[in-house]
Amino acid sequence: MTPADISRAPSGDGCVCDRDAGRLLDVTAAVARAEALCVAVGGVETVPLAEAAGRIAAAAIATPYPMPGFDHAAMDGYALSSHALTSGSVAGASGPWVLPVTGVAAAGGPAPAADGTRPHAVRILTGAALPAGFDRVVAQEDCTSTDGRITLRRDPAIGAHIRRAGEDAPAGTVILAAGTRIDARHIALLAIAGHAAVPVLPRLRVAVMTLGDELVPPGQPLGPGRIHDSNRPMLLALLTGPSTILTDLGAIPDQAAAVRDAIAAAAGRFDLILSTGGASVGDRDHLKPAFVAAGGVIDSWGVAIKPGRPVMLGRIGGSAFLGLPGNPAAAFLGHELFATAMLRRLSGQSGGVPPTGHAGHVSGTALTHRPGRTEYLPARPEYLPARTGGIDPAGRPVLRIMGPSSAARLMPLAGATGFAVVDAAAGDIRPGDPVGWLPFSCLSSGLQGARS
Ligand SMILES: Nc1nc2c(c(=O)[nH]1)N[C@H]1C(S)=C(S)[C@@H](COP(=O)(O)OP(=O)(O)OC[C@H]3O[C@@H](n4cnc5c(N)ncnc54)[C@H](O)[C@@H]3O)O[C@H]1N2
Ligand code: MOO
Repeated sequence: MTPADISRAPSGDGCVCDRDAGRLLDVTAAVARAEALCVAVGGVETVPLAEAAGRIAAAAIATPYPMPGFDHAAMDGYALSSHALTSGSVAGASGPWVLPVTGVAAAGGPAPAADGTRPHAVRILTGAALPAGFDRVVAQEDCTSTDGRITLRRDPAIGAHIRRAGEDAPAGTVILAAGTRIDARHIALLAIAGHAAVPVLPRLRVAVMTLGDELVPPGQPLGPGRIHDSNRPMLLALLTGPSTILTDLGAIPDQAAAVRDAIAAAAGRFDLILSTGGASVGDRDHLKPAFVAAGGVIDSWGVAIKPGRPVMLGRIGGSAFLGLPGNPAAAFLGHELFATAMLRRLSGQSGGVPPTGHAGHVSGTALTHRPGRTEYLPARPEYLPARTGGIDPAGRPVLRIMGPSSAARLMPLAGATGFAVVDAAAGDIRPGDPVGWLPFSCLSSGLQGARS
């Protein structure tokens, strides 16, 4: 912890209120610091193509073939040659042309040879290699066929309905860049280029613990003042994916030594350790001192966001550490903003959605907002121009806010598809005022499938 960080952190018994927001990290700076704690993991594994979805390409991969590999028909019809259409024996200069059909070219089959001695056509089916000597295809809908002959009235131009070898990519083209999160589109590309296996980065080792005496696993009876632990299942669900190996470190009681020991036992065994709860300033909030007692170095504490202010970033024994608040909606948001960015960095990716959200959306709901912390509100965009209120007069998508901001409420979150982001400096929001938009699809689901 640097002197600047210490001055930003609250004193042990102080209350970090909105009036203290100037001492909290700005969210963009906090994401940058979270990323800076993470070093891309090294190493390469080779996995079968069928197991590559969701993994990160460890090297660039090229196609050994031109794609497609040969000229072929794009339509069911007839292959023709210039020679046939210019021959005086079957046609006038402007048609109609009547040509005998002398063979069939089907996908996967041998191509019939052109008969250079007389004008003719060849029956050709979509995907079939264009027989040598033919240079255009007429779709069967554009000609008539009777008694082994076709009649066509218009000359299909040279190259009509032919897909040329290499028009998608010449041989040697890189079809998968190193660092790409592989999804179904890349799998298709790799498959068509003949790659049966892919070099990928090793999976990230991620561990989750929750802190709190009140926590009881779902399925077990609750005592007085107890609650079911929702954060651990939530985080484990958010983190489940092909590129992670997850470890559930359980719920740790609110005792300084227990928290210290749990953190010390995890240190260095994982690329990223997440905790929730105990991150604030109460008597039973042991995270910060326990983390230091376990040998951790706190990078920063406290982010100017609502919900989710008590966020601790640090490193311990080679592991990056993210301490999130206990309130479930705050923990969810903290995961989406910070854990997602850290995992991207650990897997060698860059970019990602800016934490302030996409511009161009407006609120459909009036909100009271005290200038101070940036506020993240569960919201739903409306893209229904046929209905009143879907798009504002300026054509901007309207976000319907699902409920009042709360660090503890899960119901608004469950009905949302992203966060509307009210800028820290904004006062009350009226319908039509601009707000940022952070769709869930750009956050942790970006880790499940999207390209960096
Ligand atoms: N005097 C002050 N009190 C609080 C401050 C403050 O600045 N001064 N900050 C508040 C803010 S903001 C937040 S957020 C919370 C977060 O504090 P903690 O990270 O220490 O979280 P806990 O106190 O352990 O729990 C908060 C809340 O969430 C429930 N919880 C905790 N873990 C789970 C879980 N795994 N599953 C479901 N629910 C959980 C817990 O029972 C509490 O209700 O502190 C404020 N206080
Ligand atoms: O910052 Mo906290 O608002 O309750 O998550």
